[in-house]
Amino acid sequence: MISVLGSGAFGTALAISLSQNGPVTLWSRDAEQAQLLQTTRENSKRLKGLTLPEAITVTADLETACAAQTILLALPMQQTGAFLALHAQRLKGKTLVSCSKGIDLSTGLGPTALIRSTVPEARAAILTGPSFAADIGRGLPTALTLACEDGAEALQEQLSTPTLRLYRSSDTTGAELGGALKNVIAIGAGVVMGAGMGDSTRAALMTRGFAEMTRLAVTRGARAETLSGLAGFGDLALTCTSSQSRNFRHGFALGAGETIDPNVTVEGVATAHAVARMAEKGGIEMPIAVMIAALCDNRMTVAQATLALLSRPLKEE
Ligand SMILES: NC(=O)C1=CN([C@@H]2O[C@H](COP(=O)(O)OP(=O)(O)OC[C@H]3O[C@@H](n4cnc5c(N)ncnc54)[C@H](OP(=O)(O)O)[C@@H]3O)[C@@H](O)[C@H]2O)C=CC1
Ligand SMILES: O=C(CO)COP(=O)(O)O
Repeated sequence: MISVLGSGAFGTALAISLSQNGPVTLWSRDAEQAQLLQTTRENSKRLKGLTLPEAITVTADLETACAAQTILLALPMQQTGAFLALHAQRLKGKTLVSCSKGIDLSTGLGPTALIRSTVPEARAAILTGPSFAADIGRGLPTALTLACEDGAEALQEQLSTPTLRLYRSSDTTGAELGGALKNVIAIGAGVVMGAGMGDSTRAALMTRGFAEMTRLAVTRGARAETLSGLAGFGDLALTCTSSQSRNFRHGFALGAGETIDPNVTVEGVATAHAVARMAEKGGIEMPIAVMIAALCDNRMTVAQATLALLSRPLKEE
């Protein structure tokens, strides 16, 4: 038995995929929304056009959802810390698999580190990698990383489905930083395309952005190979090149000077700020991430950020 907490686009998509294996409970914080999903069998607010299979039960009752031993957390990153703290008692002893991509601004922790610090009696894992909710929900073939410090063979078996192939890892730091940092670079890729700078500029930004992702992650104890895998390079490639990505679209709007919809979940904005802080505090060179944080706050124009990056001292690759 598996539960998914959070009935947004990703939680709903994962519930659909996992229901190929057996019963799944999908929890929504909103009782009306839970009732609507349960009766219409569609999440028209977050994942329109896909049918919830019969194996999914939608509920707003957290106690029912927490009866499962394996619980997937599919909440926006900045809401996760408060949620875990509030429900720590109920969640202890469970395997908590975070599906979020970000860094908590108030603590500087990624999802598994946040779980370990807030619910130390739980087992923390992370599911991450290149996967748009709509693609997972439609059952398109997808490969992701499942990271858990104590090895994840049984969990890997439990969460793999006929269309979702999981690769296991014990490097939770690398997996969670890969997923968080690629969103920052995806905003940058969107800015480049929105401002009309073109494919060559985007390739340069992605490559140098990947170097920053790896540098920061390795400094924090991650393995460089994890960043080269699905959780890092794979997700970077997807998110920087697809207008399905909300982070890419956010950057595109910034670059094109278009209005931004504040109701869309764009994890890269808070993450860019968290990274800028870490870079400053730890003396880590993260020029692209720092520029993206400044662009998101309108502290800098695209032209200023571009000039600042191009005029940095020349160096070896
Ligand atoms: N969408 C995607 O393609 C992918 C998303 N992810 C990651 O998954 C995470 C969630 O994203 P996604 O599902 O897309 O986001 P959505 O914006 O689609 O949904 C967010 C969900 O979280 C709920 N929520 C927000 N705050 C709380 C809270 N305090 N307590 C309980 N529930 C809350 C919202 O409820 P309500 O509807 O009531 O507001 C909503 O159901 C993000 O970290 C994202 O990076 C990862 C891979 C792919
Ligand atoms: O993480 C994702 C794809 O792997 C989803 O990206 P966005 O949050 O930018 O839509």
